[in-house]
Amino acid sequence: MAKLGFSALTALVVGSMIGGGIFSLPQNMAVSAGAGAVLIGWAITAVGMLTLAFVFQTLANRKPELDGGIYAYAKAGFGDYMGFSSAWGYWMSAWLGNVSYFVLLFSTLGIFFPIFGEGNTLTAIVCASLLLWGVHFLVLRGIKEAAFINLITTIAKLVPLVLFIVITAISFDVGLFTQDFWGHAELDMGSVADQVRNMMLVTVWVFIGIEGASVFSARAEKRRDVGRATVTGFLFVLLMLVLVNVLSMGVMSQPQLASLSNPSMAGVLEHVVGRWGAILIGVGLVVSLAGALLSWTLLCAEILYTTASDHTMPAFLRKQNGNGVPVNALWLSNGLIQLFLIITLFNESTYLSLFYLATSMILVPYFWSAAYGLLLAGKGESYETQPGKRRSDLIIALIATLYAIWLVYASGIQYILLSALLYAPGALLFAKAKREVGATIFTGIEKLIFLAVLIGAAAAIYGLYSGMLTL
Ligand SMILES: NC(=[NH2+])NCCC[C@H](N)C(=O)O
Repeated sequence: MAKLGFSALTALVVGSMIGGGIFSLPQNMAVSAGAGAVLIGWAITAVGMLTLAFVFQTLANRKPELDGGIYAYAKAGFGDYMGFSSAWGYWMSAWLGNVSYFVLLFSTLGIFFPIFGEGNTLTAIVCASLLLWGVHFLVLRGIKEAAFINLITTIAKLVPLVLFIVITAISFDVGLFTQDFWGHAELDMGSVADQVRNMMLVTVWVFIGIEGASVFSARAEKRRDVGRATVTGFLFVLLMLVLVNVLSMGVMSQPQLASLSNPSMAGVLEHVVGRWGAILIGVGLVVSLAGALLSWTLLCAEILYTTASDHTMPAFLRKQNGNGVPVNALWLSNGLIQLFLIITLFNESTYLSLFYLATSMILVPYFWSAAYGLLLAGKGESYETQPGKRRSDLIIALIATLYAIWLVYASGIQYILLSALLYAPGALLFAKAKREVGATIFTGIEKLIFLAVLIGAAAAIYGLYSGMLTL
């Protein structure tokens, strides 16, 4: 495969971060936070995510041999079960994210065809399932992410985003933005601290993909470019996100924004310029989502395949068909997406609730990556000649780790328990992989950790059964 240079890598990072999230940002934020909280929340995110991006950059430079990226760090630093769990969580997050993409896609088509409603009607789920298997068989035949698909989807994303920013900037009304700045008057959203906490998962969701460059790091022409591309892509996306979010709050009031259906950018632009605004956003998003669905589908299979190749996952996930596609990995991922589409129908889950779940699953791999950065700088190996660099790496990794812990706290008990429930069954595959190489399954401390996961899972089952928790 051709080696990637700096701009191709940056495009990859931007492309993997911007999928569907930004297009629904105005509503997703307005349901939990007022303007003041939004500004505070973005400030926290900017610092936290930037340090996390730096950690990925440092890790890619210092540990080039750990090419599997995100899960390899957890494994190298904290043992096999943590490595496995990071891979598992990252993979679950990837395909759960796709479930939410399907719902969002049909919710977008709902702008044109009301029968799709909010993307979770019977017709929507049937059509989503057909599309899922259509993509599945295309991928089985060996379809790859072609450069031209990337180009088209990138343009489709950026054109509506830029137009949106320009148009809302022109009609921005400062009075509207500052009215009810702390979000106490109209909707009851709790204290400012609560508002900030409640918007955190949204801010993480829109940044998922930031680890993209390190996942693809093996393909970089120059190692150094991986890190630079991560940071450049990050700053660009951050700017887009903050602008879309903040500018919307100056053209519609918060209760109005909160009651929009998703993709809410369509509703905002329609409010300003009329129907064509919604159409523009709708068309851009459909193309963007099509590209994102394909690349995350490929990624789901790739994660299982890579991890099976080093015996972190069981061997059957390594099996390839004649086209070199990891078939079993693909079937497993898409089978679960199908299952969750059905659950979505009966549960009336929304795009919002599905991506909250996908986001909470990625917190574990993010946390272990940050913690591994901390460990590496703490130990100081390979820093002998650069004590100053070691100190700055240490501080950055420490902030990133604290940020990851804050995210787990901010996600709230409901999502901690649900994550435990989704992490627990992974142990079956972990045990199978261990048995295949004739190793003992859990070490002493891992047994304790797994016990804690089991307790959390049991609590989640009880919570779901009694109705205290919902998916
Ligand atoms: N299918 C997925 N897991 N997607 C995760 C990427 C989310 C991406 N940041 C977005 O805003 O759309």
